[in-house]
Amino acid sequence: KRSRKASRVPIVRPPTPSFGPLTSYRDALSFIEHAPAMINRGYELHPNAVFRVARMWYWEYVACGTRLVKEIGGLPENVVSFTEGVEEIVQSRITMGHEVIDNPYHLAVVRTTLTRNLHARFPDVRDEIVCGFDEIVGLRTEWKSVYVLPTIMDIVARVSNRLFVGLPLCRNKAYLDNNVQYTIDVMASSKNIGLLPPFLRPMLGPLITKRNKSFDTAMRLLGPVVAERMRQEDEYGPDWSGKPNDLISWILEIAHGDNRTVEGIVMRILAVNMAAIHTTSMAFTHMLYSLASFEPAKYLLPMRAEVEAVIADEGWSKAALGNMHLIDSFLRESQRMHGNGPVGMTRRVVARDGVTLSDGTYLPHGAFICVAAMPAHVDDANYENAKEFDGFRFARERDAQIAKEEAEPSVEKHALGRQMITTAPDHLPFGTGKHACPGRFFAATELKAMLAHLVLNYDVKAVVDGVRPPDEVYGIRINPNTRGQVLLRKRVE
Ligand code: HEM
Repeated sequence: KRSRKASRVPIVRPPTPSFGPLTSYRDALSFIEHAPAMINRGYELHPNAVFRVARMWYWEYVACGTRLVKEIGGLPENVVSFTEGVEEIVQSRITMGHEVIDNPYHLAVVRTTLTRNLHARFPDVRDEIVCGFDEIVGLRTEWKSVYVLPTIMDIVARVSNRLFVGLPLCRNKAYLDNNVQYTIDVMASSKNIGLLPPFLRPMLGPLITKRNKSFDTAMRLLGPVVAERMRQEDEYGPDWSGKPNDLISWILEIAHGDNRTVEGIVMRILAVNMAAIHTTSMAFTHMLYSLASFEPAKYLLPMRAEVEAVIADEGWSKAALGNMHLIDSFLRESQRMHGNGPVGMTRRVVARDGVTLSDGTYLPHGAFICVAAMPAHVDDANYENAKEFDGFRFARERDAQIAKEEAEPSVEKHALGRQMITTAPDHLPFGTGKHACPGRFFAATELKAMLAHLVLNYDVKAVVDGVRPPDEVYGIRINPNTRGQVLLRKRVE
């Protein structure tokens, strides 16, 4: 009876003829190429409902519309599991290790301590951005063509690790390369492991991933630093003077008993690197391709003027970033137009009896449910001229709201409602609800400080005027072009 109820959910198929009993397998292969178009079609046909698409080994249910997105974001872990959803997408137990996934005590640090320390650690983050750009991009007055993604990954790895492990390790090339390579390997190997039937994954998956090699390198380079910190704590107590204010110390504060091992802590720092480097680098790369494709007068010069004015008034600080509305808006708009992919917030139904959503849709135990993210981002019902890139739309909205709130004190206060870190059912680059990205406060600080530094110090243009290197699509993953370039030079005026 339950399976009959689940099969009432409409199917969206690719534009290929059916293939008898093998249709769903063939559709699943087509999905790899046509995912964005199929999700868009499903959203058009079922804007406030659930539809499903065939994946290689299961049906993927896709929820559309504000009400259902909110509902899914709020469902508890014992009904729909975030962890099991991530497991399917990045094959995390194989690519990252089951210890990290089944005992993720380090997440509490990302949710609280890391974010709380962003003000205090901002000068270091800023210092690393300046050194990182100087050393990796350079400051020459003639145009230089730069491969964007690898360059930005190197800078993001370095800046993130200034906060995670501090100097001098955050500038150690072998350590940084290992983190970047690990991030790339997790994404690449999970793609291949996901094509295997689930019963073969535990057997063949470990042969595909290079996790052990990355872990051994991390143990060699980071292990001694963690061991020395543990020794210092044992000798001088938990609050020894001179204790670095970084991720190693924050994790040690909560790692007790069996969790307090060098291996366990190194593995978790590697996992946080993985969550931070890939996503942040993708976001900056997308943004830079867009910035380069417009005339400087449209976006670059107004943002430069804003940064100059704010810095002249307040100097460089996290609070000053809060007053850079154009910078914030441009990044948010870039994430809206070039988010993580057509769908997001993948969860697996773990409630034994399945779950029935508020619209009556029944999802059986074991089903995968996600939300149509990109179609919501470009829906005219949610945004004016939604399909157009309008870099300053959120700054205009925010400034109008601030003016309104100042003029009428009784007006509901939501001027911050459209800033970069704010999630919404129509803005899902960081997800929304219970599992909304806890690293987004750091990511936003890092991205805004990097963009402010870039527009202040560099001129930017596309290799071919007005042209953005095309995105790379593989199923539900949309990445910025991995071989794309832009031209950079030291600013001339
Ligand atoms: C632009 C950069 C980033 C983007 C676009 C991004 C995006 C996301 C998304 C979409 C999710 C899942 C949300 C859901 O399914 O509901 C997530 C979760 C997560 N992110 Fe991020 N992220 C970014 C940066 C970071 C950084 C810098 C860190 C760490 C410092 C981080 C740590 C995490 C963690 C630990 C989770 C899992 C949360 C949980 O278990 O509840 N992210 N992120």
